[in-house]
Amino acid sequence: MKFLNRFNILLIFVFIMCMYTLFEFNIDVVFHYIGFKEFKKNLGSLIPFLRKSSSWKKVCNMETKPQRSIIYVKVQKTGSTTLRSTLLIYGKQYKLNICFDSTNLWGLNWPNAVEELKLTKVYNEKCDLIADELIFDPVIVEKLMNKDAFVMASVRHPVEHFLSLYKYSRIQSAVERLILKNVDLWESIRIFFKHYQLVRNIYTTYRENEVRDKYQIDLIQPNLQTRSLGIINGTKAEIIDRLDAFHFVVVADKYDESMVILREKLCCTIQDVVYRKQNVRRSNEEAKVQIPPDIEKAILEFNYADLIFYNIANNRLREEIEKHTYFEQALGIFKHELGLYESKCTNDDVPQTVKDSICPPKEVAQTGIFVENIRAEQQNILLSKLRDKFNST
Ligand SMILES: Nc1ncnc2c1ncn2[C@@H]1O[C@H](COP(=O)(O)OS(=O)(=O)O)[C@@H](OP(=O)(O)O)[C@H]1O
Repeated sequence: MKFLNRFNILLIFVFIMCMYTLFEFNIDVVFHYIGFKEFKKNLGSLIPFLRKSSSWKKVCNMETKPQRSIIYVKVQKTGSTTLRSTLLIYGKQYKLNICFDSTNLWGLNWPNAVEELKLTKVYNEKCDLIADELIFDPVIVEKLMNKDAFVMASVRHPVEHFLSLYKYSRIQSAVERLILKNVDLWESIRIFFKHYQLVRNIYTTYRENEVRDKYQIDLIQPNLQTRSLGIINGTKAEIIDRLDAFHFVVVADKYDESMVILREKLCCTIQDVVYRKQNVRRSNEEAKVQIPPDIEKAILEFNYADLIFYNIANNRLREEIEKHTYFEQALGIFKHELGLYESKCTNDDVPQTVKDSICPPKEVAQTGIFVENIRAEQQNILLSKLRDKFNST
């Protein structure tokens, strides 16, 4: 007991204080991410040096309430099905007023301008969440969204984006319909760029029973990503100007990194932004295949405005990551949570009803059904709201 004299106790106390000062942030991060905010608050009132640290505020301003009004401009082929599912689960969880675009052209709504009358909403009531394929116009934020809406979009490298879209839109089979013979992927892309208008016209030769292909003509346009943002000329100045209307742009090839930053911007929990990768069509082997340089060049020229947009959004994300003092830790914790979420979605002990409401299916054929179920639920809510309004007038 000689060891526990007053001096040694003081030394131990100073040592603990130093350790806390050194690892202060990590403790905060851990408490926040594992959802022990309340526990920490109570502990903080008992132990003064565990009070909310200022360093935490730099990462997520805890004085700010979680964001409950979001508009996501769903940009085709940028991981947008995955992101939309995450946002819809978030919307359901916090009972947000979700407004869906009710025009459903075989899931190919792009490039329709958003119209109030085509949204599932009560006249004169604002939306808390829109996450559909729409051409963005800042006016709709003012007009349709509840106040202080968080405006976001997603972007993908133009080459990856083009190849994903090319496969989805079955342009290769349109090319083959034109030239009356089968060619490989790269040759078909060369013919596509050389005879762009003829290939577009091929879509008008599809008959009604092939209608899904007919609508795909609208996807075969240059700069699809910037067009979704409502960018017309695609100059750098115009892109920067439009990007100023956005609070955040998710970069598909840095999806996890984007989710870490997004979580902090929305000030929500990590469980609110975990995801299951959906709508994957290209296999890993296909993704690793070397793209012929002439094709890469042609794709980038075809999508020059999208390349500018991608570079700016990517740089902005990089800057956010760089100014984040504890990014690696936050990313590690996020990935850990992703694993927990995935095992919950695949665990036989978790009731199917729970899985159906929080786990979007990974299979391409099932991805639409998940959204349709949420849409149907929201339509029922809307219907009863409309009837209540009718009965009260
Ligand atoms: N989390 C995440 N991170 C990165 N990439 C992802 C993610 N989720 C989906 N994907 C890839 O995005 C492609 C599908 O995009 P969308 O869902 O936007 O397509 S769609 O417009 O709704 O049809 C599709 O690309 P391809 O497989 O190359 O076609 C998916 O693999």
